[in-house]
Formats: sequence, structure tokens, C-alpha cells
Amino acid sequence: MAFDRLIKRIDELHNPSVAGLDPRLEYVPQFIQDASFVKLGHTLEAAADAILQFNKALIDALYDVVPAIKPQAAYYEMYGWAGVRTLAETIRYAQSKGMFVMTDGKRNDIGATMTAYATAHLGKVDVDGVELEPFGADALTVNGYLGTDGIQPLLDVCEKYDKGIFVLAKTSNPSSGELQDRLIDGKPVYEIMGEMCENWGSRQIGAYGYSAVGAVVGATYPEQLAELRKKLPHTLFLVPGYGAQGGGAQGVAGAFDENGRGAIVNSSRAIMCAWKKEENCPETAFAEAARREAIRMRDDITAYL
Ligand SMILES: O=C(O)c1cc(=O)[nH]c(=O)n1[C@@H]1O[C@H](COP(=O)(O)O)[C@@H](O)[C@H]1O
Repeated sequence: MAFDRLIKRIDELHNPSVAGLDPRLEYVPQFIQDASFVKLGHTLEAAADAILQFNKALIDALYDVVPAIKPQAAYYEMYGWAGVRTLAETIRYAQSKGMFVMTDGKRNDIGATMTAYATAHLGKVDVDGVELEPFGADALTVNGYLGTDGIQPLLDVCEKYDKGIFVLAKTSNPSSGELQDRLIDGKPVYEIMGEMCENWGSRQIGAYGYSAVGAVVGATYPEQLAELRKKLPHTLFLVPGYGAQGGGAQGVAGAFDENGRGAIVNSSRAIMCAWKKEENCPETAFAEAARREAIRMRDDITAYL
């Protein structure tokens, strides 16, 4: 089961965190950008090439400390077809280093179109009798607010190809409460979505007691994290919002179960851009700075478990 692989790697590294790879060209040190511009001119292809070099160096610096990466698809789509190729190559490179890859796509649509998304990101596509893997991530973030028929195709693909999904329940952004905190029959919408995750996951429970259907719950809402952890015993949490959005280790502690499992905390900008924040850090030391921030984050979070 996909999340068994993730939890096993978290245990091995004693690190329940994921490095978000959400690269903008301006996060990439100038010497890497310049090398790509010399090769390919000032083009989208050059930007995508620079980002790939940046990502690979970060992965090299992180793979023995951090169990997973979470590339957010938007940052790759922003650079057109070449950016999307960089996404595919980043996924493959991280997996070749033993990392678990969760693509952040927040996808959803009607069932037929969701089948296409599920095939693209987690499954295999039939090309005239030959099965080929388009992106091949281990997990995908999805939006469950279209209801069960939008999630069903993902469950089938997860079962067939041993993958997982994280469904948005209580998002980390300031406006998430506008809809997600509203009550239906006395229950907040995010809790109803969490219960739907428990239900969708019930046909595939792994060795650690967690299903292949996780939920996204923001680090910026510690009370809701702790409350949902008690109510959703089989749902693994992806917890974004640590670091750049203000979430902290104490706040995310409630996302974990009594064995210190059940959640994985994301940080993107704070890791990728650590070299810009560290005093006197030369740009050539960007990957070491990312590693230092990832280790600091690991120690910060595990101190509360
Ligand atoms: O699904 C997500 O990963 C996600 C959900 C959410 O509620 N809030 C949230 O910030 N995210 C993503 O988590 C990452 C957070 O990035 P940083 O704020 O730079 O650490 C981005 O890729 C967001 O798109």
C-alpha cells in the first residue's frame, strides 16, 4: 500500500516531513540560470532547464534526510510544456533516490475527466496496446468537493497501481473557513469531508492502520488538526502551512497519533529559499542551506512527538 511505503520511509528517517518543490525562476541561484541561458537563450525551455538543475541539486541534498517531495504542478505549468517536462523529470529523479513523490495538483472534475487526471498523474495510459506511465507520482492531492463520483476513478487507479491521494479537507489559507467551517446539521464542512475520506479509504487499509485516502489539513489550524486526528483514525494527514505561512511545530503536534505517526508536514519556500535567508550564504551553497533547514524542521517537529 502506497502510504505504508511512505510511513516506512518516515520511520526510517525519523522525519515526518515533506519538502515542497514549488520553484520559481527567481528562487534559482543566478549561476544556474546563467548556464541555462547560455545553452538555450532567454526561453521557457531555459527556465525549465534551470529549475530542473535546481531541483536535482535539492533532491541530492535532501534524499537521505527527507522522505518525500511535493512538487506543486502550477509552478511547472507556469513555464509551459518544458516546465511540465521538468515536473516529469523531477518526479523520476526523486524516485530514483528512494523518495516518495506526492504531486500537488488539487485535481477534480466529473468522473470521466477525473479518470483522465488519475491516469495522467498516478496510472498508465494505453498507447495502441502499450501501457505507458505519463508522470508516475506516488500520490496526488485532489479536491473532493465534487463528491464521490469525482473520487471513485482515483480509488480504482490507487488500487491498481498502488498509489494514494490526499483530499482537501481544511486548507491552510486565511479564507478557508468561509466555506469549510460552515455547519451542516451541526457539523463543519471540513469534518464532513474528513468523514468522506474515512469512507472512501475503507476498502484499502494498510499495515499501519492508515488507508490510501489521506486528507489535507493546514498547519495554520492546530485546533482543527487535533480534533480531526481523533475523529479520523484511518486518514493520513498532509499538513501544509508550516514555515512560510506561519504554522509551527507545537501547532502540528496534534496531527500525530499516539505512535507519532499519522501526518506528514510540508514546507516549500522555507526549504527551497533557505539560502536567501541565511546570513552570508553564497548562492553556490543553496543546497546545503536547504538541507540545514530540512534538518532544523525535522528536529523542531520531532521534539514535540
Ligand atoms: O495541498 C497542499 O499541498 C496545500 C493545501 C493547503 O491547504 N495549503 C497549502 O499551502 N498547500 C500547498 O502547500 C505548499 C505550501 O508552500 P509554503 O507555504 O511555501 O511552505 C504550496 O505548494 C501550497 O500549494
